[in-house]
Amino acid sequence: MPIIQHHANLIQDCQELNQFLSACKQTLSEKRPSKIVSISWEAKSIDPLAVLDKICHPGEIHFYGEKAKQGEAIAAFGTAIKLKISGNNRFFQVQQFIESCLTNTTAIGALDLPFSGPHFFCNFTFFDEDNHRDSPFPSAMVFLPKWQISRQKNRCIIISNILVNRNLNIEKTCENTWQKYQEINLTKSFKISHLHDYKFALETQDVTDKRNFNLSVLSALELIQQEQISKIVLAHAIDVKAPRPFNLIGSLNNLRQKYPDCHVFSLSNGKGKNFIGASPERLIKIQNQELETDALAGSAPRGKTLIEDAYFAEKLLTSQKDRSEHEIVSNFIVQRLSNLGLNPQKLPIPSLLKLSNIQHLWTPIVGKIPISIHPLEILAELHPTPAVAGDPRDIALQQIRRYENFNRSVYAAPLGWIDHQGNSEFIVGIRSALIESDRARLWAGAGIVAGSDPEKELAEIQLKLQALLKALT
Ligand SMILES: C=C(O[C@H]1C=CC=C(C(=O)O)[C@@H]1O)C(=O)O
Repeated sequence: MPIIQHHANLIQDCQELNQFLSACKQTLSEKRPSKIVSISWEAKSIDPLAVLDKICHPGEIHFYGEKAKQGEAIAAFGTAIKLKISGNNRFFQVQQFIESCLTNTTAIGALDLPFSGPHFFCNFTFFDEDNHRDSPFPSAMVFLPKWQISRQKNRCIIISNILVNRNLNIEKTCENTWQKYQEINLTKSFKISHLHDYKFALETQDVTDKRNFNLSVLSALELIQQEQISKIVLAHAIDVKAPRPFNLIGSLNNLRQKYPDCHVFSLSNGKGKNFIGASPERLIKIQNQELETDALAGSAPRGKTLIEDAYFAEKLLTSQKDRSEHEIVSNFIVQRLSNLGLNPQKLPIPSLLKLSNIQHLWTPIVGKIPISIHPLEILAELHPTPAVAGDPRDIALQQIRRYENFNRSVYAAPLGWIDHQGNSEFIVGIRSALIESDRARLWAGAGIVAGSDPEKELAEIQLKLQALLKALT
């Protein structure tokens, strides 16, 4: 990570902001025609979702992430600087962009708190190349937001990132920035807590005929029997129409309350399309050079009673089919991290991750990351894991393109952030929907291995889809 300039003093009013930005502007030169300034203020308790609701315009790009159980939430919107790219070098290009931005960044203010300092928000599509005409998101996008509001337990941070160049109107920028900072601070009084009711009937339609899904599973099972592949993850999509536009904030609020163990997310392309969901799958978390990643594969429903739940759990833990589906993922992750020279550690037996509607086999994998390895190098090595693609990966990817008659776009792809110190968190965008006004497309998938039953796989997918459908409002 490049070292960025730090200033500990805090900007306390509009005039101080003016002085600071003017001083920055004066340091610009032909060689360095622009500079990024990142100001972090500590704030009283704020709900970042309320800020997304009250302050962010629908026409702005945004990122929202929350893990309710850990008391963590982050909302980022507007763009100080951004990059959109395509092609299979996309992870490296994003890395280079972030590194070059950071060498040109001055961070000021409360920099020793969780989520302080500049954060870059990134999202990718599932496939390297996503050339569909109507693709809502490019193959890779990274942005440094104009505003970032985050909460960890009761500590909140407001961050303003400003691109300073020769054309910057300092007077106007300071006025706007200070006004917005105060507006954000005022959202302290807004609390979104009640569950939004699901009051209207939705029309739903399968994107792939259920019969065709069954045929694809049977065909995939033949490939498995011929030993061309050992696993493939096949997705199913449904299109939904509501009698009125979906309520983004209400839906996110429902998701965070119903799935406090999941990573609830929203990503807006700034053109009316929002990708939202509640994903149980964390691809990487890096904090102080400690890496945590999850192997998650193998599923069973939750029981209606404690006894039934324990029965499903036991059946899942001892199922040969689910254990091998899971092991393909955990072995892949360990292998890929070892390729990078890391020494990943995992327990020999998976445990259970119990969500409100479903339970999964789960193996956390941890390791120490040397400073020389960038989070995006790890991401490039891991994505897509066999939890969302298959094994061997290249053949599985070819077959997914052949079997699925829809674009995966950002479904099952990484989205997350990287900060100025190399800390990072990326999740996998599963159990997700792309929403535009009164329409939504929902995706969910299931891993197919030897012993899979097409009916059961479809039932598992329906369970995953229903969870999201019921949260939409
Ligand atoms: C691909 C999905 O789930 C994956 C993650 C966990 C468990 C899975 C399974 O048991 O099939 C899938 O591999 C999805 O929900 O869309």
